[in-house]
Amino acid sequence: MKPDSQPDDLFPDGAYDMVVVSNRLPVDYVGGEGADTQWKGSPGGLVTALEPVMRENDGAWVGWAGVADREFDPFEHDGISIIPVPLSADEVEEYYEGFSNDTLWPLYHDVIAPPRFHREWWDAYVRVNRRFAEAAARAAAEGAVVWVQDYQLQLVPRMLRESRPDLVIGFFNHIPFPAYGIYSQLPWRRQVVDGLLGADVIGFQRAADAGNFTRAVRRLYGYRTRGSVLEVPGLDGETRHVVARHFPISIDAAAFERMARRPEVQERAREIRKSLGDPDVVMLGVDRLDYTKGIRHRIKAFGELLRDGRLTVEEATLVQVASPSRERVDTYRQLRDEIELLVGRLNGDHSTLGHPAISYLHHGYPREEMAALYLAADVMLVTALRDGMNLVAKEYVACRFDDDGVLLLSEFTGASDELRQAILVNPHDIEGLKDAMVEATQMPKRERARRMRALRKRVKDNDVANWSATFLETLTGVGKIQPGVPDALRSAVARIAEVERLLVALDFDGTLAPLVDRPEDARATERARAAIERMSQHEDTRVALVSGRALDSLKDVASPPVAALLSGSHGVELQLDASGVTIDLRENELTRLEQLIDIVENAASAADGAWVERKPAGIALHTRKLGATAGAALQREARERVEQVLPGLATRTGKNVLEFAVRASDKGEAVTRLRQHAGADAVLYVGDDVTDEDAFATLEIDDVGVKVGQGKSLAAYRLRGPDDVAELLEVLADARDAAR
Ligand SMILES: O=P(O)(O)OC[C@H]1O[C@H](O[C@H]2O[C@H](CO)[C@@H](O)[C@H](O)[C@H]2O)[C@H](O)[C@@H](O)[C@@H]1O
Ligand SMILES: O=c1ccn([C@@H]2O[C@H](COP(=O)(O)OP(=O)(O)O)[C@@H](O)[C@H]2O)c(=O)[nH]1
Repeated sequence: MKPDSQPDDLFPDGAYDMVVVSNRLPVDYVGGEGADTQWKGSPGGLVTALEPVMRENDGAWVGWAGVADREFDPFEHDGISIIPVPLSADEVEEYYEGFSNDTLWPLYHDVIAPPRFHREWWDAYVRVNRRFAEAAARAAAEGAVVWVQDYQLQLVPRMLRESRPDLVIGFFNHIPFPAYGIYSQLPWRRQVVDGLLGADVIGFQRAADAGNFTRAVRRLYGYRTRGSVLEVPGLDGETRHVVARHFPISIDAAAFERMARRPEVQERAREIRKSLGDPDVVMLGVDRLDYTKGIRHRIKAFGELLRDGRLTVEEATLVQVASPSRERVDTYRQLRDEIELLVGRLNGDHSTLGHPAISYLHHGYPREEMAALYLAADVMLVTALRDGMNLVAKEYVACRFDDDGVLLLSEFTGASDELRQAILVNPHDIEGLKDAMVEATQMPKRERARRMRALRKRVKDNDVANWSATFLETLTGVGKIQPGVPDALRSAVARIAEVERLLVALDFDGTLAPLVDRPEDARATERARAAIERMSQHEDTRVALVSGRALDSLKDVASPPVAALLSGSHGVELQLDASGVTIDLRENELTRLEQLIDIVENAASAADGAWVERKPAGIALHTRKLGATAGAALQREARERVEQVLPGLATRTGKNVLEFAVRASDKGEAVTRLRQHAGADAVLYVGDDVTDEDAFATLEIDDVGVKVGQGKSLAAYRLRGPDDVAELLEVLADARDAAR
């Protein structure tokens, strides 16, 4: 929501339903005063990724304007409300250059450079984080979503939760999260983890980063973790469920392609090649001048190829854009000197007139120029030693609408998890890197096109809109669900199809079978049944039906294959191989069950259309036919009556159903037991109801959870309904057959 009246009221407090908080604003202050104030786009991938998201969301962006000792009023930039946070010169030195970029940055990038630990830097970090948290809290409306970005602001989620418990808080870490052995060097390791745990959802670039964070939480706080769910004690004594998982960031792929297709950009690409002496092969590197990017390794490898005569400057030239970054931090200054020395030497040794070995450009360029450079480059070199994602790799691919060009990509980038058809390299292995560079220059056109098509599909399928939608859906539970089986889910299914032993655990109603008024009429779709039959024929794939229904009722409606494992009554009843079903209620449980049935049947008899379902350890009151208001009233009435006679009994609410049980269990316990029994290496769980959330919570990093329909969920993927679930099961059955 954005106000629109008097200039003074243009950015009132408490007005925004969506607030993004990041160290960088999308624009940096350049100079000028008042109406003449000059701004320019700020560097780095975070801004590239978030700008399109913010333009769509009509929210406020809270951040620093990139200059010390200046205060700016909120303003509007390119359709985005900007709320600047001021930093003093000391704070820039201690919080930004110091703690953020000389402590956390090298530590989180696997100590490629030594991190420096200074207590006064930490104090500044705490102080500045508080200022950002206060600015965000001021801007946010009641119940707003606040999305905090990156390592500079890790304490903000906790600070916000304490001052504004009404907010929904997300955090996304754009850089890697290191293994505990490295992270534990941080003197303030407990405070930082606690700061992050103030969020409801903590996003990382790679599954490995989320795993490292989860292990740090266990080591430092001993909190219980179940897959991507961390159980964190709340202020009120209740347990909060915090989700920590990967959401690989991306770019606005269509916008990059549109730019690359513009005639003037293509003309500029031709000009660039001409100005380089029209060599056969243009190689390109584009990076902030940062020691994590492996620029030295790349130049060294290229220099050795020229020295050894495997390449000549007439054949191949390297363009290296090294955009200025963090220039007052010592490590960055030294890096610049080293690179410039290296480039100077190499050019002196190898360049000829009209044929430069390396064109080194220490500037930041606008996006159009980047697109032209990408089009001009036959080979894109991304040789980072460690990189959260690396958007340059994705931008290169997005611009190559001609299906040409070769991407050479370090396996230490987040992008390498997705861009598998690149030539993947270990940049520390200089010989391997040299061979890969030669391979790239000699790759036949057909092979280039084949790889580029696959890469482009991947980048288009997971673009930045998809990234933010997936993150925000996990945070709020609301969003548009694509028809069919989305590509990201297909890839996840292809991955789990490769494991030796697989458990496919499926809820029944609303997942395999469309929801119906009379529960006894529910039937799984034909396609789902067929896919389940196919998978059940192989001993390495166990299919389990996990239902809230009593087991007998489940068997009646599902007619499961003989080999299927069954769980009924939310895990109270389990039918495993060759064993009957035992629940053996104790004497006092039986007495309570009789009382319970009496009360609930009594309450239901007063309402036309209400229906009760007896279960071995409880009873379910179905109110679907009553409509929302009458249904809720009856459920309230039944709950009160039960509470009077049998206080503290386990209850569970589902879609139009209220259940009471004399023995508590849940679908999460069922999945844990089924996983053990099946000896599964991975689990696929699909479910539509709130009670399926207990199952999603037990999923581990290599498992796949699919939520059917809308609603807040811990599952990483979504489908619209049973028809799409059937398609998913067919895809899995095919992939499993292929893997076998
Ligand atoms: O703001 P700066 O200090 O000038 O640094 C620029 C940005 O660098 C980092 O970018 C990261 O985010 C990218 C997008 O997720 C990702 O592709 C890349 O691998 C990361 O290094 C940093 O994380 C940002 O906070 C900085 O603004
Ligand atoms: O001269 C330049 C150099 C880089 N970039 C952009 O800066 C971002 C770099 O993001 P990446 O994720 O590759 O690395 P980061 O700098 O964030 O670590 C990309 O969007 C580039 O297009 C740019 O606009 N001009």
